[in-house]
Amino acid sequence: MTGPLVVLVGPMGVGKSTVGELLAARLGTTYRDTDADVVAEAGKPIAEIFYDEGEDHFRALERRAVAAALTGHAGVLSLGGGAVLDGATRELLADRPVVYLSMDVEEAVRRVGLGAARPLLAVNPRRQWRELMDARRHLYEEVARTVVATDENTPEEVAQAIIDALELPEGQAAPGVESTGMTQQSPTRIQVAGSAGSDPYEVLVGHQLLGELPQLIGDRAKRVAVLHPEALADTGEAVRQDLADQGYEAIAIQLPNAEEAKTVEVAAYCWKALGQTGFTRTDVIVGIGGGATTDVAGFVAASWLRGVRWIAIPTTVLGMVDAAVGGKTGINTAEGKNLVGAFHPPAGVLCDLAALESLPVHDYVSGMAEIIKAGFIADPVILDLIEADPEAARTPAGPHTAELIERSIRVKAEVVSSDLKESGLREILNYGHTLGHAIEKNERYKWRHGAAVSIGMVFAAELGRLAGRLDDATADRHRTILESVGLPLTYRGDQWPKLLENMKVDKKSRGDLLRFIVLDALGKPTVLEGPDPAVLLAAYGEVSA
Ligand SMILES: NC(=O)c1ccc[n+]([C@@H]2O[C@H](COP(=O)([O-])OP(=O)(O)OC[C@H]3O[C@@H](n4cnc5c(N)ncnc54)[C@H](O)[C@@H]3O)[C@@H](O)[C@H]2O)c1
Ligand SMILES: O=C(O)C(=O)C[C@@H](O)[C@H](O)[C@H](O)COP(=O)(O)O
Repeated sequence: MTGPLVVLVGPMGVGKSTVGELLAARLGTTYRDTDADVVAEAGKPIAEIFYDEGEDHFRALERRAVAAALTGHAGVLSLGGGAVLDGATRELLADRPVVYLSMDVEEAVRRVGLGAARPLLAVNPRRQWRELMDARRHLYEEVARTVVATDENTPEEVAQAIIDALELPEGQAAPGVESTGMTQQSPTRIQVAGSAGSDPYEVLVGHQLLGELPQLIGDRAKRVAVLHPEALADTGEAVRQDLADQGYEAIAIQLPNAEEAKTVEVAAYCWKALGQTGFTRTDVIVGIGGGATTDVAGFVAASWLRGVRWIAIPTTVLGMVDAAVGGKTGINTAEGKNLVGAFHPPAGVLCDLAALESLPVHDYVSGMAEIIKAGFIADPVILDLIEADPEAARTPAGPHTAELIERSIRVKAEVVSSDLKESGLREILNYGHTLGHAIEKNERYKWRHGAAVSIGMVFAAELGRLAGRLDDATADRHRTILESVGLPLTYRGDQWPKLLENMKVDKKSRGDLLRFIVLDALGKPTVLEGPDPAVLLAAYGEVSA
């Protein structure tokens, strides 16, 4: 029978790709992964396939990918963690050189860590892992010719064990292929300096960062409150359970999703929960979720006992690149967006990129607006990276995801490091937000923030152009790039009087003076004060539908 020399099965995080690539190099052959084949065929990440079409559809795609690889691939093949759940896929594996890579519970929890993309492990990872393996172990064993335990072994040792067990002939090592090791790459650490009397802190970007949490919480805390949105109930509970396992008195407080969390009623509910738990000044709040959640978590932390420490674990693009960094916390009121709040920086920010895999595409794209904002105001390389492949930039699987996120965080970190309280420079981060927030209020906070900011940036670009500051090419570039990732460019023409009224309570306004951030050129933001009402109207005409 022709086909792969080795087929690797086993749970998520066991190291199938690390071992598979290493093994392929040792055998002088190539490595293939059916998850990657499925993603390539569907044109979207696995989490989105599950979300849009359901698990049955995913398993059917996976079965086809396995069948194709078993006949068309002669090297090392690895299958997704759940492939063996499908009976027809198991039948395809009969008489194949299948190796089951196993690991024990503690190792699994350590390696897999926090991943909203791995919802099966979200609630109490240890217990869930045990249940998951109880359900799957016999299926792995049913298809496997041999079992190789990975727990105590390096990838090299695991590869050697497979070579020995299957008596595989070692070939010419493929040039340039080296083991990446089983351990995850260390996270990128971006420093935010202390400013206006606040402490410095770090923003970590990477994978499996939950292990950093206890150190950030510190040993002075007795109680920890984990604030999470309804959509991340499992993840919030998993974090709470992990903290409880480590001896903290940990409570979870579930908030509504999105902007519905940013109300005084929700803040009051949190204060009540903290009061009833006996939360003191040494205790710590953890906000895990999108920007709406971290805005509320930070605000509750700023207001409880006039300020307790808090840690942000952003799980959206927008949260990572913007909301969780910089210490602007707050809630909305009927009169306007973020009108009540405080500057209260977190003690640390953990951006676990795995969380983005479960983010619906429209929320992912909303975050692109703030990334593009960072590109226009400070780092044009961001724009180049997106323009090179806008479609890929819309997904966490894109080749530049981590770089786009890190570059945007660096822009924000640099600004807030020197002007926490927005006494000058920080206003540039508000590019596109004057009209954006007015639209959000007009839509009763039902719109996604990034969508409103997108229109706001096109408006600001037109304002800059009409004020004789911005060149045509840069102004036009706003439309092209925002549209290319799927963000809106226009809003209802008849709404101008209401929007103008809404903009008067923008935090950059001074008395009756409206102030806007515009560009003098790419990467050169500036303040435009009190523009002529006719110019404002003309700029709005350019974004009117
Ligand atoms: N403080 C700041 O400096 C700052 C900066 C920018 C934006 N913001 C604020 O951030 C908010 C927007 O944040 P956002 O875009 O993150 O939206 P969001 O917080 O409303 O989240 C969007 C939706 O995704 C869900 N969600 C979050 N993470 C998920 C995940 N990993 N998988 C699946 N679903 C997930 C949420 O529950 C919500 O329903 C606005 O209120 C905006 O004003 C604040
Ligand atoms: O951090 C800042 O400063 C910003 O302006 C970032 C904005 O992207 C963000 O939406 C912020 O919440 C807006 O603040 P606001 O003061 O205009 O409410």
